[in-house]
Amino acid sequence: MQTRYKKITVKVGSNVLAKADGTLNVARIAHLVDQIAHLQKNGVEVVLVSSGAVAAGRAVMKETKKSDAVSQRQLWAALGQVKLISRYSDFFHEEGLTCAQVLTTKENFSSRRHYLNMKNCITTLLENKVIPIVNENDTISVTELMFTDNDELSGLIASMVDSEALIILSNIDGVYTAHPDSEGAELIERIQVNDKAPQDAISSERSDFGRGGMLTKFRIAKKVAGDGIGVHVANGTRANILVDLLDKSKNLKHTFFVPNEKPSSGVKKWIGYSDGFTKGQVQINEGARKALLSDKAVSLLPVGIEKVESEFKKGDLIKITSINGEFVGMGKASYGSEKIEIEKQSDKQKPVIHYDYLYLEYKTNETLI
Ligand SMILES: Nc1ncnc2c1ncn2[C@@H]1O[C@H](COP(=O)(O)OP(=O)(O)O)[C@@H](O)[C@H]1O
Ligand SMILES: N[C@@H](CCC(=O)OP(=O)(O)O)C(=O)O
Repeated sequence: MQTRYKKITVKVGSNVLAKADGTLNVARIAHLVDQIAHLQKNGVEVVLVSSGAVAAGRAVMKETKKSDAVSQRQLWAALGQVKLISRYSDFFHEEGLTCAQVLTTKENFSSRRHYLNMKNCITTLLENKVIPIVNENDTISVTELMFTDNDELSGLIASMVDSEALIILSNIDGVYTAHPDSEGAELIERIQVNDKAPQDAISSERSDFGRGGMLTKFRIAKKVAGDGIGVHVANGTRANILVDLLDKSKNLKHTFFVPNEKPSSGVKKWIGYSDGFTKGQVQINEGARKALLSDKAVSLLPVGIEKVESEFKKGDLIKITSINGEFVGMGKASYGSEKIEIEKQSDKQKPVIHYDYLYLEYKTNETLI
């Protein structure tokens, strides 16, 4: 079999792994493992991001002592993660393969050092032909600093390990022009990074066990494709989906987010996924916004700064917004906010954020024409 890629990240949603009654769909896990084993034997490295812990835990203990939603989720995640990983481990073992568990939290991505530690761990596993199975550590990840969902986590992992593609498996064939249940809804087969978003068409509704819904898949997929990694959103409940997607001779119906030709550097990628960890904020004027979003490599100069919304020090990650308050991007400050006015007077202004440390968000809040 001629495969499209040699290194992929695969994200499997709760809805693919859980049956209607919430119990784990063991047959589906077995089939997924079969396919990953087949791909590995054909020289494809796979990093798996698997949801399903909460769903599995709910099946282990349906009736719990009265507790708040957070405690209940912790209980189910702790119970379910063991169940989930032991199923994977047994099935991989039957294929003569070894898998390993990597649990993480959003906070682990807050410093470059932690980020590189995690990258090193996953790389080492891959070098040893071990299949990493990543999930959010739901037992301690209970604050507002959680990942929106595992779609966000999978985008981060795909980018971190330099995957050629991210494959998001859900319970639907891909992204539709309207809610898939509504009349006339059509599957969108290709989405370009600069395409206007069918945001209004994607309802924020989630399927029974999902957390983020299609809207986060869409947002994350565009971001990852913007970093030069192609994203496939496909139906994980369909037989042989992974193998068929990877098979060059087949043309399976699904949604493909076409990757940007110029991939971002490692530092830029890390900055791009660091929202939630910014320490300062600046508002830029319209001229600066246009310059930054043009095709050229432009650094943010002090002259473009309209207002310092919240102060920062040299090296802090700062958020950039437009005059209208729209999010433009993020970057690492070359100097503290107190120097901006002094720099503005200089003939040779030093950039507040150098282009190499600047991440710009593609516009995603427009409606499909
Ligand atoms: N325009 C759309 N295209 C595709 N799916 C959509 C759209 N709008 C809403 N959805 C819903 O998003 C769901 C998938 O997201 P989610 O529940 O988070 O699944 P997962 O558990 O796989 O992450 C689908 O079952 C579908 O009902
Ligand atoms: N970490 C959670 C998954 C939460 C989540 O993001 O679910 P989904 O939207 O189905 O990918 C679990 O293992 O149950």
